[in-house]
Order: sequence, then C-alpha cells, then structure tokens
Amino acid sequence: QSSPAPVMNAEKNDAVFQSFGGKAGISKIIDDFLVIWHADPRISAKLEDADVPHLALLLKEQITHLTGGPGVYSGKDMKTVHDGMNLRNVDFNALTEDLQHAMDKNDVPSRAQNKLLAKLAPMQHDIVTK
Ligand code: HEM
Repeated sequence: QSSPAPVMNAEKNDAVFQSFGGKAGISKIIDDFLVIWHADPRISAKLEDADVPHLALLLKEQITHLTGGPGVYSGKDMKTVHDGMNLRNVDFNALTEDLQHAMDKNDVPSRAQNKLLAKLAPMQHDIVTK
C-alpha cells in the first residue's frame, strides 16, 4: 500500500523550485543572469574564455537541484571548477548581485531568493581563493 507521506514531502521540498517558476523559470533566470554578467564591467572579463552555453546548462542543473527541483547536477565540484581563477570576495559579491537582479527581473519572491542565497553562501569558501 502506498503512503501519502513521500508525496507531501516532495511538495513541501519543491516550494522554492515552484517559486522560481519551475524549469522554465530557472532557465529564463539563468539566461538573464548571464546577459547581466556579460554587461557587468566588474566581472565580465571572467567570462572571456568560458564555454557559456555549457556554463548555462550546468547553472540551470545546479540551481534546479539547490531549489529542490528534479534531476541531478552533472558538473564538477565548486572548488575544482574555480581553482586557478584567482577569485576574490568582491567577484563573488558582484556575481551574487547580478543573480539577484536576474531573480528580481523575474519576480522571484524575496523569501525564495533568500533560500537560494543561503545555499550559495557556504560555497564562497571553496570559490574565493585570493
Ligand atoms: C555562488 C557562486 C558560484 C556558483 C554557484 C558557481 C557555479 C558554477 C558552475 C556550476 C560552473 C560549471 C561547472 C563545470 O564546468 O563543471 C561554474 C564555472 C565557472 N564559473 Fe562559477 N560559480 C560561482 C561563482 C563564480 C564567480 C564569482 C566567478 C567569477 C566572477 C565564476 C566564474 C566561473 C567561470 C569563468 C566558469 C567556467 C566556465 C567555463 O570555463 O566554461 N564563478 N561556476
């Protein structure tokens, strides 16, 4: 006999993902985020050698996962990826601001934004090396 409990849990853990507009919402937010990043003189140079379509794909997977959506993140761990980029706290903060602009532009409620930002904050330690 099937129990309703796992379904209820799934719905509960899904709330942030739904606030982001699900897969379509996250896809749009990341596309907007990359446009904003490209236009941000503080960190645009960091994208010069990047494979942006690949980065977009992995960011969509990662944010889907972090907001409680379906699927897996297939990329590398944050320390391995950003090692050697000489990233500073100001770079991390600029990127976070750009992401917030993208979330604002897409009307993500601030409570849901803060849930995601709280998951990104501990990554700063692995990403910032300088
Ligand atoms: C919370 C902060 C961040 C998160 C969640 C994040 C996430 C990611 C992810 C998922 C990837 C792709 C991993 C892979 O290729 O396997 C990546 C790559 C990359 N990230 Fe970050 N990142 C963060 C901060 C930053 C910052 C602050 C910068 C620079 C300003 C940056 C620049 C890059 C670049 C240049 C790549 C490589 C793209 C390429 O070579 O194709 N990241 N990041």
